[in-house]
Amino acid sequence: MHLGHDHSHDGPSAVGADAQRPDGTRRALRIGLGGPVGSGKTATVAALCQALRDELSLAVVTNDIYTREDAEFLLREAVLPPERITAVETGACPHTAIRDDISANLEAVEDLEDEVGPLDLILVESGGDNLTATFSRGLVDAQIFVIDVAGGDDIPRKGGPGVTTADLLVVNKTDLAPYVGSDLARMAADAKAQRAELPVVFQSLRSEAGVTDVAAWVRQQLTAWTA
Ligand SMILES: Nc1nc2c(ncn2[C@@H]2O[C@H](COP(=O)(O)OP(=O)(O)OP(=O)(O)O)[C@@H](O)[C@H]2O)c(=O)[nH]1
Repeated sequence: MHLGHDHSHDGPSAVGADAQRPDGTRRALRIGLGGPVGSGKTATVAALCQALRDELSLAVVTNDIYTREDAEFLLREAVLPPERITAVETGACPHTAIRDDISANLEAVEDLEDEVGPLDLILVESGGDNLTATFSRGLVDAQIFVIDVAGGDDIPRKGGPGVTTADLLVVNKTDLAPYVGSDLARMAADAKAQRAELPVVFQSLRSEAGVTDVAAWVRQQLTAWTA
């Protein structure tokens, strides 16, 4: 199914200028996933594709420093047909490609829409970076910041733009908390103090629930986008 391109009831200005493709139809919602190296960004993208691919038309852009490893993982896992997965090689500074010089990523999302579109959703995964990496609002409409319990349970307390301002904070690998001595209640309280009303999801991709809560959040964003 594809959402958001049936404009039979829409007036000519129903789609805002920044949400339009050149032909006037609504472009895909773009959601960025950022966070430290190894926190589970690719695993979350893979699980989201599996959860949403039967109900939405979606595609993925991955950013790796010198390789196409994340894209190759998604291709190997066959989470989407290959033409729906594009890799951007960022060189030394992955945060530059999602925040400052976003041209390669913009070209990738536009090419995907031209070649396999129309699309409802494009997930843009950043290369693993530090806690300060956030996406330009010129590239994505909403962003998810993925941290994990094994990276230290003081990360929410330390803050940083990803933890503090991302539209959704995901604390991943909760299954590892007992083994690494992470205090999930403290992480939740610290995240709440940094983020006020912004949402936080605790997840384990090793559990049965997996990516369910994040998928529900993505559906909410899409509903708002196509409203
Ligand atoms: N135990 C456990 N392992 C997980 C979970 N999610 C991801 N992993 C594992 O953590 C490792 C890193 O996950 P990735 O998804 O590659 O992490 P990433 O953030 O994309 O890593 P980079 O792209 O290198 O920054 C992999 O071995 C995953 O299988 C989880 O919820 N629990």
